[in-house]
Amino acid sequence: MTLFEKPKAVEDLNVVRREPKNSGEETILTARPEAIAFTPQQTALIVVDMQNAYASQGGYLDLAGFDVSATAPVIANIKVAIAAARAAGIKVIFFQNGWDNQYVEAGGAGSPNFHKSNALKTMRKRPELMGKLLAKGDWDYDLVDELRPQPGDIVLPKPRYSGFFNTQLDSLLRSYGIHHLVFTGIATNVCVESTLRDGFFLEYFGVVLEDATHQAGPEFAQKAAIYNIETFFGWVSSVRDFCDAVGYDAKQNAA
Ligand SMILES: C/C(=C/NC(N)=O)C(=O)O
Repeated sequence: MTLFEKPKAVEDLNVVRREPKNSGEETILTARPEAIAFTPQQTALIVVDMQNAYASQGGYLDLAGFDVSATAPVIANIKVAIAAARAAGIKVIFFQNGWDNQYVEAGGAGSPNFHKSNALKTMRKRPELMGKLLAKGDWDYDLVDELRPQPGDIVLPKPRYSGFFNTQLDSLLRSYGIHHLVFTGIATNVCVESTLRDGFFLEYFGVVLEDATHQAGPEFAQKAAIYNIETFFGWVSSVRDFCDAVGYDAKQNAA
């Protein structure tokens, strides 16, 4: 559709559709500011950094002074979204943020990451934690027990906030013909937003399931990230609406 063409049907008015359309069966996800049409085969569910570091007491965010007391319902909601995605044939991609246990991959003082990462700062203050926070092979780096990848899922390590930076994400998505990304994970205002924004610049349609995300920092950080995504970079929906869109009955499957 060109800028000057009118949508063909009234129901098209508030539904965003990527063009050219795909051949697969389309489903409509209720979202803000508009509903968005997608085909499961061209969609990935992205699970951002659901590691003990970000979601568990005693993990990096907790030790750095961020509140992680409300992450349990987020984990439960992500579990439902993953089950719904798998049942619908939507590719599930897990990210794990971190570095080798010598932190060579974190970059030295020539990298802003060295100066801004609260994990690295916390370890400089508490040297007994060196080799533990966000270090590959340690509990902190591991995905939480409740969210386990299954055969067919993709697990990608990432060394910076954006999942597109120095990872295989873009090439994998293109190889599968995927252009719609549904986001879950922690933290909404850091790695989720960074990845969704970079995806926008690479022409991916990003939707965040807000009840499957949690911020690092005060509640206003969650609100601001959601506002930014809804207003400038993508769409905002919920796990329930995602399940409805793909025809997944979360209650029946929980029983
Ligand atoms: C604060 C922080 C966020 N990471 C993320 N996964 O959003 C960090 O990694 O230091």
